[in-house]
Amino acid sequence: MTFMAMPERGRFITFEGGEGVGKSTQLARLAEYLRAQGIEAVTTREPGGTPKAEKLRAALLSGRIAALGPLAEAALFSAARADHVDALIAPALKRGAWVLCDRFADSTRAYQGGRGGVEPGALALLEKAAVGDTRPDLTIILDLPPREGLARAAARRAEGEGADRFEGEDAAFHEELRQAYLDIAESEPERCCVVNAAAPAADVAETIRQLVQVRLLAPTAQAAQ
Ligand SMILES: Nc1ncnc2c1ncn2[C@@H]1O[C@H](COP(=O)(O)OP(=O)(O)O)[C@@H](O)[C@H]1O
Ligand SMILES: Cc1cn([C@H]2C[C@H](O)[C@@H](COP(=O)(O)OP(=O)(O)O)O2)c(=O)[nH]c1=O
Repeated sequence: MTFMAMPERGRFITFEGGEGVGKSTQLARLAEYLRAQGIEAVTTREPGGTPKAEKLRAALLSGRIAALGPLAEAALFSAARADHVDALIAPALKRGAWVLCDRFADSTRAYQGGRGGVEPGALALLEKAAVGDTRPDLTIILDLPPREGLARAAARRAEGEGADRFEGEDAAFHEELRQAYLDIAESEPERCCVVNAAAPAADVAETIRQLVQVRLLAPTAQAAQ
């Protein structure tokens, strides 16, 4: 009888922060770097990432769900997440790929929990149901004054994208959102790193590469010896 060696589980990295802070830009750069190291890097986003979750994305970002209130939004973001984890993220990690995800459960904590006011106990239950054991190994929180992030998002819109449901919220919403992310980072320092996103994109990318090197690549190499 022959036994197949199980591949080592891949690493799960999430990118978080307010609107226009540079999450997609940095995710793409890190994926390119990892691929150059011979690592299979799967890139994905939330809400979305699978056909079913992308359908929920369209409804959530259209603003049509907003009238139902933040608890309903949290439940639907979590429903999309459950499918994304089961159908894409967990299988990729299991086969040894690294998964890079643009937003994940911290977005629900920050957007629906912060100003949305959904009770932390309810959010924790939804998160456990959707995420299970598929928790990020590293979460990069890109931090930028909301004015700058919204200006970047507006410039991107001028290139053809529409404003989404949350870009239209007031300045206080975006300030509270920033603080909510900083609070998450403070409460889970072993998982989260706050990165100054005001620097040029190439500098931010270098900082992120160093973090990944120290936190994920170096320990993996040591374990293999
Ligand atoms: N460090 C940076 N400095 C200036 N502009 C940036 C930087 N990073 C990204 N951008 C630009 O800002 C806009 C928003 O970036 P994006 O990566 O789409 O943000 P997010 O995914 O967080 O919404 C894009 O037009 C992008 O080219
Ligand atoms: C994943 C997730 C996203 N959101 C919000 C944040 C964003 O405004 C929006 C996703 O849009 P997206 O286009 O991914 O964000 P960005 O403007 O940063 O590029 O949905 C939540 O409110 N809760 C969640 O759980």
